[in-house]
Amino acid sequence: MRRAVPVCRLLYQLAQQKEQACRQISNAFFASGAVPAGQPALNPVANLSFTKPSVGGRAVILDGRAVAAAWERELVGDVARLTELLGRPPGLGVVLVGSRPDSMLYVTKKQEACQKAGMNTYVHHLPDTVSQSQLEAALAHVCADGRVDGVLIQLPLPRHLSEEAVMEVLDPRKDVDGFHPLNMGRMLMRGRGVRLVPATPLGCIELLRRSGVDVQGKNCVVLGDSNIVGTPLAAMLRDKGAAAVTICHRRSYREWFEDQQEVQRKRAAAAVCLPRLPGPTPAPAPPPPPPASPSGGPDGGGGGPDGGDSFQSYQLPDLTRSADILVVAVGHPELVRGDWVRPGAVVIDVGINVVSTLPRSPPRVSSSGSSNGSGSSNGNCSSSSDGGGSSCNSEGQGRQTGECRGSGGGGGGDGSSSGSGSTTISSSTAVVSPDLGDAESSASIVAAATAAAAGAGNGGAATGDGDGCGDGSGGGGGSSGSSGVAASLYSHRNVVFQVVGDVAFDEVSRVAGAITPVPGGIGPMTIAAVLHNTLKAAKYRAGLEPW
Ligand SMILES: Nc1nc2c(c(=O)[nH]1)N[C@@H](CN(C=O)c1ccc(C(=O)N[C@@H](CCC(=O)O)C(=O)O)cc1)CN2
Repeated sequence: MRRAVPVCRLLYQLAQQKEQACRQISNAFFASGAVPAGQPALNPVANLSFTKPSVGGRAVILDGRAVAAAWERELVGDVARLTELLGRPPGLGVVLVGSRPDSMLYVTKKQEACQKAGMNTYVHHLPDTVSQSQLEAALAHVCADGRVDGVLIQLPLPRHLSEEAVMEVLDPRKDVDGFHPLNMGRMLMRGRGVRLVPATPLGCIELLRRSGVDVQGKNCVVLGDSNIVGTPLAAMLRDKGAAAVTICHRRSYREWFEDQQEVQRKRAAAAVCLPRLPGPTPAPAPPPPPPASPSGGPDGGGGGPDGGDSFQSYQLPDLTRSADILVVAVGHPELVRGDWVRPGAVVIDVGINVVSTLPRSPPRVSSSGSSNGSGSSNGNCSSSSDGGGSSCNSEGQGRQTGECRGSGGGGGGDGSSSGSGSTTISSSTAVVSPDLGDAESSASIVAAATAAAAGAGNGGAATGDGDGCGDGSGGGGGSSGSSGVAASLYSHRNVVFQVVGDVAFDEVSRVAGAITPVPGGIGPMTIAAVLHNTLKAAKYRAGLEPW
């Protein structure tokens, strides 16, 4: 195998030259705005001023589905060449523990994309009762499989398993998620030779690049400090030449998930004793509470009940408003509102949340009301008093029932948390559902929801067949705001659900210069990035690229 490498390399180089010529022709057919490396951007986003709202008051849509499809088509040539050289298709090994419907869906998406590109997948599905040592043995077995070039462990793992320990078992050369400490370390430290990097951040960077958004010299704010997205993405933006990258600690945004009256109290109290960033004057405040002891571990840990008092989380909208490029990966539906965003900014929404369209959604407080109590700074509307979501920009979606109120001044909504049926299913995925009774588990809702959303997103019927999740009907007549990119409304057992991001799309798309939709933004780019990384791993293995 080793002696064949120089011949392989020669053949590979020849094939690459041929491929380059083909690509020039085929690019003409890819009407997605995708830009191969080294070529100038075709997309109008390249002309964004980062200071003005987009022409006509609507953001340019960064169409992740189209760009990912073009990226995957580009990979087909590499797959064919590698198949010829290796004498077998490149292979992706996946370890899936348990039967979370969302994880199963994402694994299926990876399988389908691999198959479409001509790659093999080997899925090892383990029960959620598997022990740590059994999991590690299974992973070692997959890593040792000669047909497998890239390996990933679908996350999250059940609570009793250590993600950290299992990552150590990975062969770093096959680590297509870039989660092994060697790959992560090389990426986080300067000048250590980046190898395999996490798929979702890579998808974000590729979407920016292929859409013609230049990171160089920009002020970037990453809302979300996870190991999967926020932390690696911040390093990647730094390496792309961002002037500054701010990672917002989870305590700065988790407080915004909580009871809004309590948030108001803390924010007002904190405003008395802490300096503020430039911005509107805070409302008069009650006396400050006793100082809070620092809480939460080194990784954030979420903080204690009073952790927010000393954390200046009330300044979060000021921070996000400072961004030329804002990435949001927090796992909370529509946290970021129109007035959290600087006019003309590029907004990347990594969140995937399934919400009910019944009036049981969590209470919404626009930053105009809650961050400073002084009203809307840019004419956006505050939330409806029934807590039913965003307000003015309703375009036929039943959920957006609010009324337009010009003045904030008081927190909006009724301050109560809907609570019932709300389930967080991963760091960046949440389900907010009505109470459907005992018979309906949140997992089955997610299954129907995500399957239906996937079907809707592909412009057709839902794919919710054979998953034991009721009718799974979906796809019907939804819209993703104004994007026109992907439908996102679907129904399940007479309840209408919608997939939304961490960004209030309708509001923010009136302010931002460019925005990713959900669905149809970063999700598909993540899948394409896994394929890209698998081919990279195959090239390392074959000696076609230096490790
Ligand atoms: N080992 C890993 N686990 C997880 C990762 C990861 O990168 N590596 N990321 C997420 C899940 N994920 C990929 O694994 C993923 C999430 C969402 C999508 C996607 O295409 N979403 C669609 C819409 C939602 C849907 O159809 O359900 C979209 O945004 O258009 C792909 C991959 C956590 N785990």
